[in-house]
Amino acid sequence: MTYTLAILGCGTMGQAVLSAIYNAPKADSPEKEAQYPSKIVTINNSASGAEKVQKLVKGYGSSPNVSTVSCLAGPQPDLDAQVVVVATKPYQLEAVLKSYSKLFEQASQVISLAAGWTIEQIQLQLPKSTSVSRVMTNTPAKYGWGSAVISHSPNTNSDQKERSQELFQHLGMCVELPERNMDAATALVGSGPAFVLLMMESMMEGGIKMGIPLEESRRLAANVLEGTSKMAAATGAHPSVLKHQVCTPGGNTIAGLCTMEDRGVKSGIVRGIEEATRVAAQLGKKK
Ligand SMILES: NC(=O)C1=CN([C@@H]2O[C@H](COP(=O)(O)OP(=O)(O)OC[C@H]3O[C@@H](n4cnc5c(N)ncnc54)[C@H](OP(=O)(O)O)[C@@H]3O)[C@@H](O)[C@H]2O)C=CC1
Ligand SMILES: O=C(O)[C@@H]1CCC=N1
Repeated sequence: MTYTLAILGCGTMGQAVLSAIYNAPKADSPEKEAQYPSKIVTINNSASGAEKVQKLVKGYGSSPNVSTVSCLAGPQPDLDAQVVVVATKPYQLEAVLKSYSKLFEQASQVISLAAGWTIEQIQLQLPKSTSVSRVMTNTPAKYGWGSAVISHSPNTNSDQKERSQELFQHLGMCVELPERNMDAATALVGSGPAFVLLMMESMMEGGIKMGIPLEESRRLAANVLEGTSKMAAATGAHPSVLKHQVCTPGGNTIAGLCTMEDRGVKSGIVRGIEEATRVAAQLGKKK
């Protein structure tokens, strides 16, 4: 037995965390093994929500590191969870911190996925010794292709930091940044898939506009994005270097790029991330 981890709010993102931890490969040393919970308890608001999670876990088969998963629906269960991951919507967080106060009081580490809620705001509702971490991730994490940014309260010890890194890397990748970057991470990482999907949809519609059938346009647009991002990752090159490899002097690519620049595509994306950052900072204030 290692410890119990509770996932309070097991919807889209809570399920991504559950899947990442439950399906992580077998820990290769006793030290790593100790970082995985032997028991996970998920808590939903509704019985139907808990049933969905139960079905999901059944579909996974057995876990390399986790012995048991219990899927519950509120009210507050009586369990001694060392780590609580809270993944309700930001506007639900205040009520949840109050109604599950015993669960939070017993935990030594609370990890919040909520956009806009600062570490300090959460710590004010908890015992002083509890460490609080914030994670910002995204929907591709449901499939292990996510990105995550993590920040910790000053009282988080190195074991807690290492454990979080070990668990959350399985979302896809996990990078530690200071909390001041969290609202920007909410825009870049959290909202990022929606921005990329807008690009994908636009490219697909460009193909359709120029006569390529819908399904082929969809598959080709998706593959161009996937292939390009894999190439950028494999080479580690700056995007502008790879972009210029596509541009034949006097050719059609530079012509298309100039038209996009005339329409403000790049500044539209930069300004979109700026605006999403501004709104993210407000989410913890809307209670
Ligand atoms: N969706 C996204 O792309 C991203 C979301 N986030 C953040 O992740 C967090 C979760 O978002 P998301 O997963 O989309 O939200 P969902 O609505 O999918 O999930 C919220 C979950 O919270 C549960 N819940 C609500 N109230 C209670 C309660 N009183 N007791 C127990 N469980 C409760 C709900 O249960 P039930 O199922 O029974 O209704 C639901 O499963 C948010 O704070 C958001 O800011 C961050 C990055 C990306
Ligand atoms: O738009 C939202 O509020 C959430 C936070 C990040 C992604 N989706």
